[in-house]
Amino acid sequence: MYSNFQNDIYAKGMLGGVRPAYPTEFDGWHEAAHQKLTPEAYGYIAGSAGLETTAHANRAAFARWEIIPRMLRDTSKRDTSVEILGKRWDAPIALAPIGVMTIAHEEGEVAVARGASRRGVPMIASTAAAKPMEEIAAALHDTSGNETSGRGWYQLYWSSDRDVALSFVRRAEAAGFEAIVVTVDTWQLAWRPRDLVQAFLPFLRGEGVANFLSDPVFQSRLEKSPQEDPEAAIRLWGSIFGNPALTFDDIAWLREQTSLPILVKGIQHPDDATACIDAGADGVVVSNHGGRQVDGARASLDCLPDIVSAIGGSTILFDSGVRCGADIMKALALGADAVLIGRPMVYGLALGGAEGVEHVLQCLQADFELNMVLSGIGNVADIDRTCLVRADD
Ligand SMILES: Cc1cc2nc3c(=O)[nH]c(=O)nc-3n(C[C@H](O)[C@H](O)[C@H](O)COP(=O)(O)O)c2cc1C
Ligand SMILES: CCCCCCC(=O)C(=O)O
Repeated sequence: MYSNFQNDIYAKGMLGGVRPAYPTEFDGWHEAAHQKLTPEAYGYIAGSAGLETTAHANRAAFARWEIIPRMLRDTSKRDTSVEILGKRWDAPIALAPIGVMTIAHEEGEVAVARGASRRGVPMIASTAAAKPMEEIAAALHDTSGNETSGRGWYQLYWSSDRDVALSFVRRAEAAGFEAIVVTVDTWQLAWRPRDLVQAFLPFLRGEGVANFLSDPVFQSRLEKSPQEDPEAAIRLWGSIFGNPALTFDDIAWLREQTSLPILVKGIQHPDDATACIDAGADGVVVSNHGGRQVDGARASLDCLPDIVSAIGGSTILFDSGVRCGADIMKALALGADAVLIGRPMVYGLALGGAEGVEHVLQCLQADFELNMVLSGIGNVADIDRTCLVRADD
């Protein structure tokens, strides 16, 4: 039971005088991480596009839904597990793909993988990771110590050099990643004032390009190795990173190339969701990239119900604004199969590396379970639209 964590905290405090090493909710993680991070790293992580209207809308959308707890329902047996793409997850939670995590902690994605596998939470490793995907997979699957083997998916930023994109997919298959998540909303960075004012783009100093630099197809496009001529390698990265020409036909093409499940991340319109499924995708991630791309875009939670109506039965993951157990419950009630945790995890990483990630996940798991059972629901499968009312009704 995840909620034993609550008992542990109280017991350690009351019997041993020890308080938790880190805060236990989002604002605390955010504030403490702000103190630790450089101004550039903090701006990159916390910042969003434009006036950050969409980032705020993501949170406001959660506040427009309220849970009505029901009483006197037997919740003595509880089950937080869900089945996603034929695999059982202990909780409806995975880690969102996040790039360049060495700006938050020196061990970057390797620490994230360790923290995630200790909590049994699947991790989606980003193409823009600061560590090559093979290193992340090794950390995920490392069962030394008391860690269990973790579960990983690979997030693909689809290069305009299709052979490089395909090489990433082949490497992900070989490394043991279990699904491909194609992110389609960020083939170019949006107007991000917090980064612009600090002129901060970590990729230009070689952070977040490890998957490219270590790729044999990418290397074959260079006259000299990335070690011999790092500037040329970064220039090539800049010219082929994103692919504005992608269409649904490319998803259909990818379907023919790999037997791994494919999810498309960054979907906000029901017709796009339908087109992804028609092209052979197994599901979508409803997301506006945490408000980091189109400022003024609709809150991600508000996009969810129409997409569920359009492609219900396919796998639907959700992110953008998930901060606590109640948010997880609301997204599930509106039809998501599971949620992705983004910034809360990055702040945990900044606070304490693998231990900080583990702590944040443990808090979210316990908070979710408690919220669910105290609302009178013993099983995730029973979370549905009847748990919610609109705040303005
Ligand atoms: C610092 C940072 C880096 C990100 N890098 C990636 C990435 O490499 N690939 C990707 O698909 N999404 C990336 N995202 C978006 C997340 O996967 C996710 O959609 C977003 O964080 C959800 O919003 P939230 O963190 O506000 O909940 C990034 C987000 C942040 C904050
Ligand atoms: C040049 C684009 C790199 C983007 C990678 C990280 C990301 O997705 C983000 O939101 O930042």
